[in-house]
Amino acid sequence: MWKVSAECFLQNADYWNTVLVAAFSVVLSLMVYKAWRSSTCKKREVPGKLGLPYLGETLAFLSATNSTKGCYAFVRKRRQWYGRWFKTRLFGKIHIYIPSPEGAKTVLTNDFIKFNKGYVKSMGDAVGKKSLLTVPHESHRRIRRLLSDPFSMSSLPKFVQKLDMMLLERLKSVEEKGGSFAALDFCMKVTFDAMCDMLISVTDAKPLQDIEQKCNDVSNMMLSFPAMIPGSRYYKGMKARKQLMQIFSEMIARRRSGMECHDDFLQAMLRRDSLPEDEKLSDEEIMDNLLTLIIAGQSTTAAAMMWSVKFLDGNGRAQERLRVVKETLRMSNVLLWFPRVVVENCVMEGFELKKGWHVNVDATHIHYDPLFYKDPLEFDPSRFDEMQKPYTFIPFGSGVRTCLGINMAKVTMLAFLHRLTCSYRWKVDDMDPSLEKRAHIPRLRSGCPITLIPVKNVEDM
Ligand code: HEM
Repeated sequence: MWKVSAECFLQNADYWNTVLVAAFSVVLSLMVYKAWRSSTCKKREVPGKLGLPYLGETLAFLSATNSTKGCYAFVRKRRQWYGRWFKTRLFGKIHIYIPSPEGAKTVLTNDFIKFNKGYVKSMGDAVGKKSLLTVPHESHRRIRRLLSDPFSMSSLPKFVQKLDMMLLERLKSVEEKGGSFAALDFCMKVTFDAMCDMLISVTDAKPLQDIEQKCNDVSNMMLSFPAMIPGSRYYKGMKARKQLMQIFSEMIARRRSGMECHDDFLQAMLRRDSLPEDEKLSDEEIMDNLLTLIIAGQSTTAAAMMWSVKFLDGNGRAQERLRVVKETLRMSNVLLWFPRVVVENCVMEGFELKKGWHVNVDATHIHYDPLFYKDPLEFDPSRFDEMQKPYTFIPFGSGVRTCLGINMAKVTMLAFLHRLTCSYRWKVDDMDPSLEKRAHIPRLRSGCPITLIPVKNVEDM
């Protein structure tokens, strides 16, 4: 019997071999599949801590914002804890910080499609419902097209000429007063005055000061709690906004009545009055975007100018000013990250992003990534001798929302550096690296005080 069975088994050995191999393969495949699934599942969840409902890690974020290290310290710390990708919860919303050029490309090339601009309520209230920053896709396309012309390269020479005169006179004037001043204040005033001249032809000191004060109040409400509590930053900002709208509205009325006519941005917009609807801007659109341009343009450009003074640190011999400007923009990260909201669930670099989450294209991380910039903490303008890889240099964003003032900002910085480095050397009087508290644009708390030394004196030494 046993013999028969053994014979039978031997006869069917091939069959059993096949069964065993098949069973082994199935088990192995199952194990591999399980391992793959668990690895991809783990990979698909963005690491990080969401903290308490609504509050999340808001207090830690605010504490970083209120310190002299600046709000990016919050991001930096979490990267140390969780790696390049991490999630957090701020003011009730889940935020992801996108660390890679590929991620930046995915977000910025899908603006209005898979991602919408993310902004807090106080910021939207500050710039208004018809601002380029807040309008939906269709209006954005039309408004951007109509606003673009005065910011094109061909329209800039007139702006540069006036700016250059202003820089020459004002640098001379501080030189005569001893040469010491805060670079930040100087740059804030020059950019504001030059922009108001170009946009609305306001050049007299008193109205300029009045408009500037009101614009500052509006800027300060951007990251405040949106409740009309008398005395609060939000309340002050909303009041200032209303007064500014009144000032702009009176300006428009005077121009329409023929009492005034200027060769500026506002006049260019009003010249479209008789054109069809989609070829012109409504008064509300003009006024909200005037305010947007002043706010989006002044503190960004002035901060970048201040950082160029700091980074150059008296080295007036910088011949290649364009590379200096680029390296300053890489290192200063005037806009630390670009916020968007996910429109539909998607997967990015293996990580699942859910509808409604906030994704922040982290330009700062990309600009300091040693993979793309060797010794990223070094100020080295010559690194721009080489071509940058796509989406590794994005100080002005990219895609349909690329900075409207990109050329204006660059020429302003170039004109400033030109005037400063041609005629002066300087020394930075306070080396404290502390940043301004509660600021969304990184700026030195000291304002970067400097003392100018005219080149002729340097040569006499
Ligand atoms: C160094 C100076 C500047 C820097 C670094 C800068 C940076 C940026 C960045 C990164 C964006 C895109 C943000 C995003 O994608 O979410 C942006 C948008 C914008 N910028 Fe600038 N900017 C500067 C100066 C200016 C100036 C001088 C103006 C105009 C006077 C201006 C007007 C705007 C406007 C209107 C937008 C919104 C564009 C849109 O949504 O279509 N910026 N800027």
